[in-house]
Amino acid sequence: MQSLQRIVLRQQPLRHLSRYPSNILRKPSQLPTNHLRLIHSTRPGRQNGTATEPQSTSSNPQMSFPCLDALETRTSNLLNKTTIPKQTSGSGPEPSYTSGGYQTFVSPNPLHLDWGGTLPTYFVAYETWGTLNPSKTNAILLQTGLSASSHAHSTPANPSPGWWEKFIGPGPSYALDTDKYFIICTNVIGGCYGSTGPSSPDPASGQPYATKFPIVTLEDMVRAQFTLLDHLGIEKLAASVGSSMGGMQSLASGVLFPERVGKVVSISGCGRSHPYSIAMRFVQRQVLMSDPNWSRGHYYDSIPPHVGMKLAREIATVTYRSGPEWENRFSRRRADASQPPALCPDFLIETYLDHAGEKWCLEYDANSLLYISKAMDLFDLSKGVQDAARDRRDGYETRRNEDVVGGDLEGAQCTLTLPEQAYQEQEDVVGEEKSADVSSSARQPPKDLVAGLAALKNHKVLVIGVESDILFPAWQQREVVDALRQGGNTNVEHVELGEDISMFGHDTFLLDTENVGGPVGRFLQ
Ligand SMILES: N[C@@H](CCO)C(=O)O
Repeated sequence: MQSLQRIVLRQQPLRHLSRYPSNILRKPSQLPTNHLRLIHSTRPGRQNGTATEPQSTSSNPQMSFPCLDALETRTSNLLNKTTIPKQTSGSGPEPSYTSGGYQTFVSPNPLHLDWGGTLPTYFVAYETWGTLNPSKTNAILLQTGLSASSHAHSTPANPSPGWWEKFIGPGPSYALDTDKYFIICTNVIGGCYGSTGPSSPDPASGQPYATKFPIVTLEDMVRAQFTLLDHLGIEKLAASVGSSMGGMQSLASGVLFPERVGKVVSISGCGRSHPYSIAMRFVQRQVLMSDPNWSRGHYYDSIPPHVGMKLAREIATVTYRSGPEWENRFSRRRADASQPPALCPDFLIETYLDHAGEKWCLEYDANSLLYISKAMDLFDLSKGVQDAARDRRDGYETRRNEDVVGGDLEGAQCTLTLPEQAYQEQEDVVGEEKSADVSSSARQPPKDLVAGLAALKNHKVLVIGVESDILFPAWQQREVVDALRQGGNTNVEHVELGEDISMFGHDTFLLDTENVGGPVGRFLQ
């Protein structure tokens, strides 16, 4: 091995070595290992048959990267429009998200959005289960998490199991009893399962909106859902029910339309997004937007950013589950312990994340992910935020009424630029913390949130949280409960599932029919 190193070093052009002091050059075998690698491996090389690094020039064999080969193969298949097999097999308890067989409400009126954008017309894809009673008083609006379509349960039109298949059915043993209730589930505005979103054609051009789609908020999504209710002749819901982003929408439904909502169920949701969850979604978006195939959102005629989507989903999956679950499920086991370690997926947990990314990367529209994820970040039911949104909306409406040509667009255009000075490290981090909202660290709801949720003062509200949830931690549901109670609501039920009950983290709401579905069913009976 020593002699091989010397031979190889002598073969390098001198300019590669000139950065090293001459005493090191005289003793090449004593170069630090990483320096040797720098010299030896001038090209990374591939081992998938096309560009294999000759092993004779290396002290050690070139690592292989089947995970990268697979991505490259998929890119080339997409380029050649070769059919790509769908990855639908289960990788664990999370249900698959499917779409199809939905009904569509087409609004003839525009939807004016919170941040000034406009959808001149819009579609809301929806599915229903159960029967609407003659007085139309038994409807439940079921609101979804980020990834889900309107397909919460199988239907004759789409017999595939829905994302809440086991929670919906006839009789009081189900969370949503279809003997009693008429359940409606929609795909959100901004989504990619039939409702208007970035992949939908912009009526102005006939081309997909792409990133000319305006910023949407969860409140905008809720407004669109309520226009569907208008269309169905439903004046008042028996209940709004939702989990995760749906749990946020469920609260927003009651806050925006207190007279039109009976009971409110919010599972693993929150009253305002907190910085950690914003951070985790920001990182996913950054990874996705860094995929060159994202092309600033204009990829619909080209290759979708499947690599960025895959990585974003892997990060998201880390936030959806929990360490304790994975400790039990995978521990430190490797996929094939007889093989030497690899830089591609190797530990079972890595193969699981890889599979989660694979399943999703071509299933969901990348721009929908960006817009919906951002809408979640923007969510804050604090009174000040609601008032500011209302003022902005009034301003936009005034401009529309004044018939300012392009008034909407001007308001909706993002002129945000990076600050001239990058974020400055603070020496006094503790001081910085103090100057922020101390009430959250003291786990007291901010007064502004108490005021913002006051619209729900007289509603029966069920809030469910899960201790192992790192994305919407249990303190966020406690915050909602405390804010409602401090606002005078005496009809708030709170259920918190400890780690002894569920270790499935945020995704518990998709899985635990007994401990999530049970309380929901009893609350609605
Ligand atoms: N796994 C869920 C969690 C977020 O709601 C989803 O992807 O929608």
